[in-house]
Amino acid sequence: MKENIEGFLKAVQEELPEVTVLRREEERLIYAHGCYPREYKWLLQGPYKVLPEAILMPGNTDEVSRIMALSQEYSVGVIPFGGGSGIVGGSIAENHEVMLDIKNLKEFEINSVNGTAVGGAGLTGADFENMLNEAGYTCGQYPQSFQSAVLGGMVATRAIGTFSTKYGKMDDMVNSLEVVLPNGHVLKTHKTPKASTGPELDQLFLGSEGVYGIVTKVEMKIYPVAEKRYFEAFTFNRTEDGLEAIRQFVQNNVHPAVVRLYDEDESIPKMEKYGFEKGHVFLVIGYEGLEKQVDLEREYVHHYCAMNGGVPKGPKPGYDWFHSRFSTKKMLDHDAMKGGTADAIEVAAPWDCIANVWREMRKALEPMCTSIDCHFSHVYHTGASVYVIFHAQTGGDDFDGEKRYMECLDTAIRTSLKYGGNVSHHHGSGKAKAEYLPLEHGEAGIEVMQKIKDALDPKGLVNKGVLGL
Ligand SMILES: Cc1cc2nc3c(=O)[nH]c(=O)nc-3n(C[C@H](O)[C@H](O)[C@H](O)COP(=O)(O)OP(=O)(O)OC[C@H]3O[C@@H](n4cnc5c(N)ncnc54)[C@H](O)[C@@H]3O)c2cc1C
Repeated sequence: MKENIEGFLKAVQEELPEVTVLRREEERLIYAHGCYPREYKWLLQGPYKVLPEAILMPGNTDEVSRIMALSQEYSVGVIPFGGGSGIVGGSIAENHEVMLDIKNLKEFEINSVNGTAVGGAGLTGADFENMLNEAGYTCGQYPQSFQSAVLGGMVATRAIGTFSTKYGKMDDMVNSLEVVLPNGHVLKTHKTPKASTGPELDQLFLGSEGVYGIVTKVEMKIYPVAEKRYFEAFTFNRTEDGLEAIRQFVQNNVHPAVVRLYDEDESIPKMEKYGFEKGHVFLVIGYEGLEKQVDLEREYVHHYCAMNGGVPKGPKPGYDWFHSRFSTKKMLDHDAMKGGTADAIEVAAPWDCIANVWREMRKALEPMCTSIDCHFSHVYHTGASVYVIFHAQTGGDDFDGEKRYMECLDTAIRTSLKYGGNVSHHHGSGKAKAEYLPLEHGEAGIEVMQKIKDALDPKGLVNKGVLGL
């Protein structure tokens, strides 16, 4: 509550003098938004909609714990803030909240016997990976937002990186967590590789987007840096042929690190660049691991691609993808354009409906957009995810751009659900997609999520409204 803010901040400063508190308007503006495309539009539309009351920067778990206990005492809303790269409106301070910036939590320790490393929740993906590399290890987590997203934020959203077919997603990579609950109690989940002592509590916090507590430490699985890394490309007649080849090798337990299949339209610039067959589609495969393992995986990938008409095109296009993989220029240009908008909608579907989900989402969005790029880049035993990246230009102002954004988002998600896909594969739901969650989880699923929220945070103070809770 707004009226309790001053008392709360006074108590924090008296009890925790080491905690940095930011209150200047420009600092509040910086923390007022993440990378949700509507937030870009709000920045362009004039005075910003809502600012957090203050930003608190604790330096350790004890300080986080005390801040959370005080926030309950004073009934002050709190929003955890990591790298700020979230793109679903997961940190909008609509209820006079304070931001809890966790980026000063930066511990780092490797346990090479167990094959794990503990990182403070505030370490960026890049910092964590660089420290591992220096010691000869990797965790294999390379999201496109690698430089800005932090470990806590990646746990909170169940993030995923481009090498996911080998290393898995954040939900597979975490071995244990330390979490501060809304009442300030500190929970440490068990570090044993498996237990049969009730539900796995890590999984309650993975993907919880802060609504159940603040992640403060993350224990990740680590691996020796790969002996060999190799990229190559293939072309196929049709998207469906590429999907079938991928399904076959993954279901036979062949797991190259990177699998990226571009549909006919997104393949066009690549086919032109390399002079490949017009109208065909483009697949990048990346392998890493022990030398002989990479060679064997390549053999099997070639086998399943050939069975589906795939033509090997050598390593160059694969390495070109690797070197340009962090670029998001086209999307950001559209977001910045007057009246323009863009986003990458990522959904997942089982194999028996993934092609329909992709085709129908593209078809439904086409009348509203200037261009759409679609690719499949995370694949599993039972299905795959599809990215549908839309770019639109209304010719109007930034209010029109925002309106078009909302129409595109709604169309994309409802079409995905209609054809067997889900609401979100890895960006999370935040406030942007919260209204669609009952359509995916059903009434009973939402009831369970809400009851857990009510038990852990009875006043509803932590990240209120995110996930619709
Ligand atoms: C250019 C670009 C590329 C991207 N590429 C990818 C990609 O390849 N893969 C992918 O998965 N995502 C990607 N994203 C989305 C985004 O990077 C991820 O969602 C990321 O995990 C967010 O991490 P963050 O630290 O920036 O979190 P934030 O944006 O700060 O927060 C995200 C949510 O988590 C909550 N939160 C943050 N920290 C904590 C904590 N310690 N405890 C509890 N809750 C917390 C916040 O309140 C918020 O609701 C991309 C985004 C951009 C802008």
